[in-house]
Amino acid sequence: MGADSGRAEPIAAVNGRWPVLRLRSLQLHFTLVLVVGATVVSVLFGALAYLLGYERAIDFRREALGAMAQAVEKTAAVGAYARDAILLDELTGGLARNPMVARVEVRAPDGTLLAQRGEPRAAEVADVVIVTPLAAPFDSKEIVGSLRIEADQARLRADARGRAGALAAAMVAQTVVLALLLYVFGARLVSQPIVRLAHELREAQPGSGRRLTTPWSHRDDELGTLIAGANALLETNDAALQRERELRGSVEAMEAQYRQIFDSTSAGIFVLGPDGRLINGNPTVLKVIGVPVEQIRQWRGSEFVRRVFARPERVEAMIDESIARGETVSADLELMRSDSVARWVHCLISVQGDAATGSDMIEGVMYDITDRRRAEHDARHQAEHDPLTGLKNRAASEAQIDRFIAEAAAAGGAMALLYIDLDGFKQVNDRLGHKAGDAVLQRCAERLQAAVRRASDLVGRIGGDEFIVALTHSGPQDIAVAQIAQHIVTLLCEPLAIDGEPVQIGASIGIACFPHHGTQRRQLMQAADEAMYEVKRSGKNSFAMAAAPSSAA
Ligand SMILES: Nc1nc2c(ncn2[C@@H]2O[C@H](COP(=O)(O)OP(=O)(O)OP(=O)(O)O)[C@@H](O)[C@H]2O)c(=O)[nH]1
Repeated sequence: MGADSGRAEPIAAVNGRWPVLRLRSLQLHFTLVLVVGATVVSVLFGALAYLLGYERAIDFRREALGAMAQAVEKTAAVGAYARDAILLDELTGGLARNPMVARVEVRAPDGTLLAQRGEPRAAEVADVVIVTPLAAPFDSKEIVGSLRIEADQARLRADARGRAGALAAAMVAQTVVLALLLYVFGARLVSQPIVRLAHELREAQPGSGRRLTTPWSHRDDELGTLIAGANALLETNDAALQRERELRGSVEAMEAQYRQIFDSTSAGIFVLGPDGRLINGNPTVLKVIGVPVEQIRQWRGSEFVRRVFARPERVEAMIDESIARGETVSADLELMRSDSVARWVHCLISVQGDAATGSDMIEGVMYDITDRRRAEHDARHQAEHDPLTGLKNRAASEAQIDRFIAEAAAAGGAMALLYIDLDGFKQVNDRLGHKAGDAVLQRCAERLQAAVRRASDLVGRIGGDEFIVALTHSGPQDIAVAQIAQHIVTLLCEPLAIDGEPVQIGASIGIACFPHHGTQRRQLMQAADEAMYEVKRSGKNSFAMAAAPSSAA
């Protein structure tokens, strides 16, 4: 993070060697405390020093005057004893020359003024007065007078104020110098290293490998411990970042691999939300279903399943089954045709609970099996159909007849079997060749198919020139059975032209019905075959119903 980002920092960036003071910075607080403390201390101690200095100066002067009085006491005593005016005048004059002395007088014990210098003052003004009793030179018990020295109050106080002021100033200066020293040492020892440490910490980007430098002078102190702790934290942080980077790298590589698999796999993968909306799908799924992604994005709700699969109800059943069984279910599903070509997929569906949303996610994997289905269909068709005519072969016809019988038995209905054998076909082969015979067989197959109801009926080729037709929902009494049989005879008797050559054949048809002529396919086939031979025997080109069961038995 850059130095300018985030909220205002308590200490500004290093400006040269000294930190710039900012509001709420430690240095500012320290400085303010120092200034206020120094001011208070200066005022208190300055005032105290002044008061004490003043008193001390007054006392000093008082003691000095007392010493003066003591020094001249003997002489003054002699002068007073002897009433020597000259001596006393000289003495008082000498004392009065002292600039601190305002007035000096010598009095006799009775109060008579013997000598004096200076003007008399009001008693209350002269608060520094030295009065020394004068003892007789030969008898110390005899008082011969007194010496009174009064100080010059104005001068004395001015002198005391001067001395007290100097003392107070010295005290203030001492406090200021101490405060300055404290500021300088505080800044150098605490603020400046902290600011530099903060600056280095800002520069030390996570994972950069940078470490904080410990100044030699702070190697063993609290700051050194703090830097060592910060470096240990950076170390741990770097290691965690490195681990996280490696982890992220491997996760990204794995994701890229999965993405590559997801994008390039031949399987179409899709994820549907609980509402059936497509949430994710790989390119293959878009290719398989053949719908542009822009179009899919417009689909809402369960439109994906309804628009992609030909039978969406089957997919919905698979989803329900997967939820019920908690397993993946799979099936071959036909896709909705965008053209006439049928497309098939093998689809695996599994429903997973999404822990994040608490709802089910439908995961689907689809493989395009259209080619396989087509090959299977072709193989099955080949196995079940006659390659020449395209009709069902004998095995497939018999299987189909079995199904018709089962359906009719289940429904209590009927079913008619027409056994058809061409008449005079051998001559075509003999006269025009086998190829022309094949062409005749093909034309006959077409005519047979045209004669029956294609959707529900069966037309099969069961032998060389033998065909079978099965008519569902038809019994021996149905006029439609005889009509169709007659129609077939008529159609097959119509002349043909093969390679320009006229061809004339005919058909003999034997009919047997379920359940009247038998309940088993074999019985019905045999009955119809016998009826057909009966027709052959009686002149061909006609049809006949099998004999009644009682007579057949
Ligand atoms: N061209 C061709 N001929 C076939 C094929 N299968 C069988 N045949 C011939 O069909 C003929 C069938 O014989 P028939 O049923 O006796 O011939 P037909 O002349 O119809 O005799 P009737 O049934 O008694 O009227 C035989 O000559 C077979 O060789 C085939 O796939 N192609």
